[in-house]
Amino acid sequence: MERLRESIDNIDAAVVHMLAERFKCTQQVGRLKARHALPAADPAREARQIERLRGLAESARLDPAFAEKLLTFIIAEVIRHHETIARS
Ligand SMILES: O=C(O)C(=O)C[C@]1(C(=O)O)C=C[C@@H](O)C=C1
Repeated sequence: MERLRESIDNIDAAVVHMLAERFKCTQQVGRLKARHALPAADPAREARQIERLRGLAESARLDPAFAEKLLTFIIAEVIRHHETIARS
């Protein structure tokens, strides 16, 4: 079990680093959106992302509903960041 837990810890670290990189990109998007007075949320883009991620999840044998919930949760936080940038 110790070996498995080591792998789990490595995977969790990778997830954190990947999320940090994603948020660096979205912070730049947030600044661009604020500069051009664009809305924080883009529901059409989100629908495409969800569709794509659900497909990837299915191929990877991951519950697509879980993948959608996770992406929606992350995007909600990004939108909150965008709104903060727009107000600043
Ligand atoms: O692509 C954008 O327009 C973003 O602001 C990034 C992002 C995302 O986190 O993927 C966040 C908010 C939008 O509603 C759609 C996508």
